[in-house]
Parts: sequence; structure tokens; C-alpha cells
Amino acid sequence: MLEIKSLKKSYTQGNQEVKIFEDLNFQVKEAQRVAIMGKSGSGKSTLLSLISGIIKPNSGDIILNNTSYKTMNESEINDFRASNIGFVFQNFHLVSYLNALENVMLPAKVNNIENAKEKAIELLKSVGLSHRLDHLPSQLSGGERQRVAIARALIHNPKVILADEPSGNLDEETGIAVMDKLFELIKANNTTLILVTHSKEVAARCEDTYELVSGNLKKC
Ligand SMILES: Nc1ncnc2c1ncn2[C@@H]1O[C@H](COP(=O)(O)OP(=O)(O)OP(=O)(O)O)[C@@H](O)[C@H]1O
Repeated sequence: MLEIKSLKKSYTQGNQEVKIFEDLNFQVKEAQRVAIMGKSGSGKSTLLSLISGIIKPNSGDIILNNTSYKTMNESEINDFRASNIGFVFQNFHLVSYLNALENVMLPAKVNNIENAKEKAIELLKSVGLSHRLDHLPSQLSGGERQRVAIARALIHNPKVILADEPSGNLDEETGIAVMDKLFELIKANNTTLILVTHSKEVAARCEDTYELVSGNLKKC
């Protein structure tokens, strides 16, 4: 469902070229759960940004759900991302002036999904937050915010979830509870997961773990 072909990516910093990927090839199957580990600066976030189409490679292609990124212009990629990808980040990235319910409804509204409110309430219930619907992010605990982010990532039934250290800012117990919920929901929906993490315990929840070394993904 995800194919990365001969991907090349470098950044230009002043007159220096920072090479991240020179010839990256990688495949993820539908409903597969993949953990990506690697040292700081190895390119994990860059890889997630490329898969989400937020940044462009120098050459090569990404094919997600049978759609080649090369064939889409920027606005098509934005629409494609909004309907096919869900995001869960370390810092939650909730909209500060929207309450929990409104945050979860956002991707459903963007994608014109019917019964957005009912679906959002159902998802918030499934992550144990039916009593916090009208709380703003600032009125929620870290674990609650991340559960809102998980509900938001799933409401439009995306093909793939991209997660970057989803339990990184939480205490151990809360982190475990949040990861339990994330995995329960993605298994129930057959969602593909690409999870960046520094934690071996978190990676062990995935079927396959890869380490990003010198611009290549090596299976652990
Ligand atoms: N916009 C940019 N311009 C120039 N260099 C960049 C840019 N973004 C990232 N880099 C460099 O690319 C390398 C890879 O960065 P990236 O954020 O992908 O690493 P990472 O593996 O996610 O690191 P961490 O685990 O610390 O979050 C780093 O050396 C970083 O300094």
C-alpha cells in the first residue's frame, strides 16, 4: 500500500548540501504496523514528511494507495493527504481554540464525512473521553490530549497513520494506556501504521522494526 522508490532527498543549508536519502527503497503492506527507529538526525522526521507529501524529494517516487505523488500537483497532494493520512505527533498538535469534540470533527468536515458529530462522539467515547467533549486542549491532561489526537487521526478512516513518538511526552503509565488505545483502534480498522519511536518497548508492538542508518532502512 506504500511504496518508496529510489528516493533521493537532500537539504541545502547555505552552500552545503545535507544528504539524507540517496536511494531509499521501502514497502509497507496494507494493515502492516511498522516501527522506524534511528539516531537523532538520521532522517526519521524527514521520511514522515516525505510520505505525507509535506516536502518533496529531489527524485524518486512515493506511491500510496496506488497513487503516485509524481502525478499530483500541490493542491491535489493536500487533498490526498487530508483524506488518506492520519497524524499522531508527540506534541499533539490540537487546535487550541477548538474543544475536544471540534478537534476530532475537523478531518471529517474537511472530507465531507456524514454524521461527523456522531462519529466524533463515538470515537471520543472509545478513547474514554465522553465526559470531556467540551474541554479545550488547555483544559485536558497530556494523556487526554493524545487520546483526542488519536480520535482525530482516525475519524476519516485514513489508509495510513503516521505517528511520531506518540507517547514521547507522557509518563510511562499514561503512555502505555495511550499506545494500547492507538493499537486497539488501528487493528480494529485495519489501518496501516508507520511509527517513529526511540522506544524499543513501543517498537515491539509493531510487526516489523526498521532502523534508519546512513539513509537506508535496515530490518531489525
Ligand atoms: N529544513 C532543513 N534544512 C536543512 N537541514 C535540515 C532541515 N530539516 C532537517 N535537516 C537536517 O536533516 C537531518 C535529519 O533531520 P530529521 O529531523 O529528519 O532527523 P530525525 O531522525 O527525525 O531526528 P530526531 O530523532 O532528533 O527527531 C538533520 O541532520 C537535520 O539537521
